[in-house]
Amino acid sequence: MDKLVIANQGQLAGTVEISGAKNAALPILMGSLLAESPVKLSNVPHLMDVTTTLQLLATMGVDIMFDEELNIEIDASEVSSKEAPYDLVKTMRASILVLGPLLGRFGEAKVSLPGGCAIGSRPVNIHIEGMQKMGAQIDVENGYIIAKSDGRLKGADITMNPVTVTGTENLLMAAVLAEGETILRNSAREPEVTDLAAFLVKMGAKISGIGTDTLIIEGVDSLKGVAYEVIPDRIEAGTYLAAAAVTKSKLTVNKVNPSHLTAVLEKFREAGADIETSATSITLDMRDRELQPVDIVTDPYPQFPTDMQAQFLVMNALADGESKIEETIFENRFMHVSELMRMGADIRVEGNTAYIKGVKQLHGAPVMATDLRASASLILAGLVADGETVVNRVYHIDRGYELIEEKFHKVGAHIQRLSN
Ligand SMILES: CC(=O)N[C@H]1[C@@H](OP(=O)(O)OP(=O)(O)OC[C@H]2O[C@@H](n3ccc(=O)[nH]c3=O)[C@H](O)[C@@H]2O)O[C@H](CO)[C@@H](O)[C@@H]1O
Ligand SMILES: C=C(OP(=O)(O)O)C(=O)O
Repeated sequence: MDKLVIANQGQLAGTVEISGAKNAALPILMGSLLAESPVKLSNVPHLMDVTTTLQLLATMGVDIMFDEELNIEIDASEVSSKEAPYDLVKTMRASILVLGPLLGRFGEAKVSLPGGCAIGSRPVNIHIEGMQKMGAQIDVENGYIIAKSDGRLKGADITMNPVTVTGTENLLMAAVLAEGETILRNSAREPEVTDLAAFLVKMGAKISGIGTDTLIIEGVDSLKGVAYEVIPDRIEAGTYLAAAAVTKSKLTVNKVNPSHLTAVLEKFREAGADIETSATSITLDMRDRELQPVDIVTDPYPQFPTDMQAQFLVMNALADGESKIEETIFENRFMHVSELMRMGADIRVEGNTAYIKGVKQLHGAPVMATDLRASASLILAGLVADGETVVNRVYHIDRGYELIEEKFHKVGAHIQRLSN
């Protein structure tokens, strides 16, 4: 399994081009199953999770083509299998997002239950209960969700609790072809949910309340293929800005939508960074400044995202003072803490809160990546630790960060991949 070796190269400088958002591309790729003619997608990041999704679509008989700019054309006019097998689902939880489109368009789906994961139990009960409310019969047999409906799904009034991103996306995709009106209350408002909704509307879906917590969907008979560009990855952008913060550098992230990062930019400012934005870029300047500790509570959008928690934890580990980070979304998302402590961080976790005392210096060590953002946080720590940091199990990083070594290299950080 690959490892990343990170050496402290001092300050970073320059511009990082941000890729398309993983968490928007995945539901949009799955949403292509709803279209009766080909969909053309641009700004899809080249990531392991995207490869897995394309493999999943291919096993269903969907035709997939790439043009010279690596835009993806997906033709789901013929779908031969309505099954998502365990071998593909186990590597990526977002595979559950085929359930809504398959059930909505074909009235049947067999999808492996996603397995356990390093950040919490992550049940899918809200996805299942919502579809049952729309008239689907759902059984769980031998680890598979087996869903059927007699004819079209029926519109329903559904309240999701707690707020769920993929739950909202799955039910939205089930509802667009259902008979009558569906109301999705307490919907997630993440930009990635909004991007999926905009894609579905372009395909002919009737959705109102986009961007709010109440989505109202009037089912239509069919959807057509369209060309669509995926939004930029706000979490990738935030991760590079955090790299600039910990290395006390000035860095620009380009091809981003700063409005998607409002809560995060506020916390960067509180941490002492100077932030400037244009319509499509953000520059963070931390040169000659001391990192200040910032208290954080993760919450659904538009509040501070759980996917930026691990990166801010590293900033706090190096800040001048004490702070606390409360994780309210996932019950087990502090796996990076023990690894950071092995690098010299002073952190205590009690329940869902991490109490952090800033230290002057972290020390390089062999560490283990346990999930995607935990891996990112270990790389950030490695950029400022003395000596060499070796991050093991980097496949998590490849699920979510496109060309991470190249992008860091361009701004002056040396990250070497070792394959064994
Ligand atoms: C592919 C993708 O977009 N992944 C993102 C998505 O994950 P994902 O969509 O899996 O996360 P959810 O928003 O569903 O999870 C939020 C909370 O709801 C709970 N829950 C969820 C569904 C359900 O049926 N029952 C239930 O209890 C979860 O256990 C969790 O505690 O949103 C998370 C929260 O912003 C992000 O960290 C992930 O990066
Ligand atoms: C948790 C994440 O992804 P996933 O939901 O795909 O595991 C993430 O992107 O940080």
